[in-house]
Amino acid sequence: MIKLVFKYLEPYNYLQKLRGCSSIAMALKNSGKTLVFVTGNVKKLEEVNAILEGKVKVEARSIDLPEFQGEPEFISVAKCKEAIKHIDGPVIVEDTCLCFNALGGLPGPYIKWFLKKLGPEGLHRMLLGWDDKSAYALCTFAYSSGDPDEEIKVFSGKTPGTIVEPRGPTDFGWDPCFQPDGFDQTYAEMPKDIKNDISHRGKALAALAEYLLSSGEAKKKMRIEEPDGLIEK
Ligand SMILES: O=P(O)(O)OP(=O)(O)OP(=O)(O)OC[C@H]1O[C@@H](n2cnc3c(O)ncnc32)[C@H](O)[C@@H]1O
Ligand SMILES: [Mg+2]
Repeated sequence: MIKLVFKYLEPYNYLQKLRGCSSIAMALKNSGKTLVFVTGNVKKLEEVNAILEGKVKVEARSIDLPEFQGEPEFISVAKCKEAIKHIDGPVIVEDTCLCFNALGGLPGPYIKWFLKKLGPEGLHRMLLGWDDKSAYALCTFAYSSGDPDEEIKVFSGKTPGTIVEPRGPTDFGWDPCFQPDGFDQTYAEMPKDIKNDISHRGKALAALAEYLLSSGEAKKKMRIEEPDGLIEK
């Protein structure tokens, strides 16, 4: 059974939440296991490394996982089940959606194909006939301890915003046409550390890091540093 851990955290709290997570790195190091992030997307990897830097050491494996269809949690779990066939030990994968409210949440998980065919300019044009330009970015991580019999955990982060005429560098996906609420810059225009602080990905990773620190199940798998010293399980 899949347990959904769904966290929407308030802006600016994410890096705060991650502070003190260096014991995760310690736990993974001591367990002899490295957390492997399976993705074919180097820009995702850059952000994951920047967000978790100094807290969790992530090893990347570039495997082109199948693009599943369905709801975000289903897709991430399906990706994770595929990933653990290739990796021995703890694994994370993630799937990213860009959802237009006027379109009932589409393109959602199909954003990769819409982006490929239309580019950020075309995504903006999709909403020209609609008054409602609001959207949200949704990132869903799935974590497996590596044991196929254990349940896969899901951690989500959501950032609301508006679809705008593209502005800023075009090196990462739909960043130029997504302006998060409360900012006058698009994801592409803002400094990376600000994006990572408020982003769908930053929020989902904060929830994942919190789980790794607090979960009894994760602790069973690893040695976690406690106030009274290292506890070996
Ligand atoms: O191997 P995986 O991890 O699946 O990498 P992917 O590139 O296939 O990624 P997805 O299946 O999650 O598809 C999401 C699409 O959205 C893009 N994307 C993901 N995160 C983004 C972000 O933070 N900003 C802009 N574009 C993003 C990404 O480049 C894809 O085109
Ligand atoms: Mg993909």
